[in-house]
Parts: sequence; C-alpha cells; structure tokens
Amino acid sequence: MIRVGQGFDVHQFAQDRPLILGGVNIPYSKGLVGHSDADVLLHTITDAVLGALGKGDIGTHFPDTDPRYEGADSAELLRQVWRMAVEAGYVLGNLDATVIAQKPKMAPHIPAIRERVAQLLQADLSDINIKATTTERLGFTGREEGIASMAVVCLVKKVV
Ligand SMILES: Nc1ccn([C@@H]2O[C@H](COP(=O)(O)O)[C@@H](O)[C@H]2O)c(=O)n1
Ligand SMILES: C[C@@]1(CO)OP(=O)(O)OP(=O)(O)OC[C@H]1O
Repeated sequence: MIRVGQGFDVHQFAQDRPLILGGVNIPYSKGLVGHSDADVLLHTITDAVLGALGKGDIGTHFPDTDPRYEGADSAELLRQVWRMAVEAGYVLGNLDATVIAQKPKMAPHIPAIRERVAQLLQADLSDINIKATTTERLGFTGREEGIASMAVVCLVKKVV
C-alpha cells in the first residue's frame, strides 16, 4: 500500500536567531522565528508524514501554546512523528522537498541536510531529495523576510 502526504510552512527571519534547516545549523546573518527552533524544512517534512498517515498536522500534535515545545528541537518532533509511521508499518518510499529562499545559498548545505533527514527517517540517501529555489526577488521570500518550504512524502507498507 502506498500513501502520499504534502507539507508547506513559512517562518519569518529575525536577527539574533540561529538558522536551522533540515536539522543542520546554517551559518547566516539571521535566523527564523518560531515557538520551536523554527526549522521550516523539518516542519514541512513532519506535516507531509502526518498527511500521508492521515493524522492531522504538526500544530495538532505539538501546539505552539504548549510550553513543552518552546524552543523545541524540530528533529525530535519529526522523530516522534516518524515513530508513528513505523508503528503503523510504513517505510519511506521517497521524500522530495523544496526550500524557497532568496538567501542564503542552500546548495553547499544540501548534502548535510540530506544525510540528516535520511537518518531521521531511517531511509536511504537515494530516497531523499532536497531542492532550493529563489523567487527571483519576488514576494516575501524575495524580499528576504522569511523562508518557505514544501515537501511531498510517499510511504510504503507491505500488505501480506
Ligand atoms: N536559496 C537558494 C536558492 C537557489 N539555490 C540554487 O540555485 C538554483 C537556481 O535558483 P533559481 O531560483 O534562480 O531558479 C536552484 O536550482 C538551486 O540549485 C540555492 O542553492 N539556494
Ligand atoms: C512547532 C510548533 C510548536 O513549537 O511551533 P512553531 O515553531 O511556531 O512552528 P509552526 O510551523 O508555526 O507550528 C507548529 C508548532 O505548533
């Protein structure tokens, strides 16, 4: 059996915040604001997995009104959601995600992000694709006000 899910998220830039994308610290002059560590890429992947499972979204499971998730490591949130997928009998088919950012240049960081995401999803590197695009200076990402991200996940379960 195959199930697919998609995720989309946006976080705003602010000074004096670390930039964490896909569980990797990216050296940059500003970072993203959120209740958690604001890892917009891991949030989209988490939402995509939840979507494939038919289990709502990240805010339902980890509300931003709950102090337990203040400053949360988004990798830990994804790990918890991935455990739900494994317990339901799924493995990752493949993941395809896009980071939408005018800056920073993502290309040098993609290999480390792929490794980290593959580790979190207990998946082969070849099943993880991470892309980046600018919006040609258009819109809020083009004005460098924030970063958006989207992801599609395919989960596979052997039916016996
Ligand atoms: N933050 C980004 C954005 C883009 N890239 C890479 O550059 C390529 C061209 O981007 P366009 O938005 O001009 O199409 C894109 O395909 C990425 O490889 C990047 O590394 N970081
Ligand atoms: C991750 C959570 C919880 O700390 O907070 P944020 O970092 O604000 O992220 P968002 O994608 O807005 O919503 C999910 C949240 O409930």
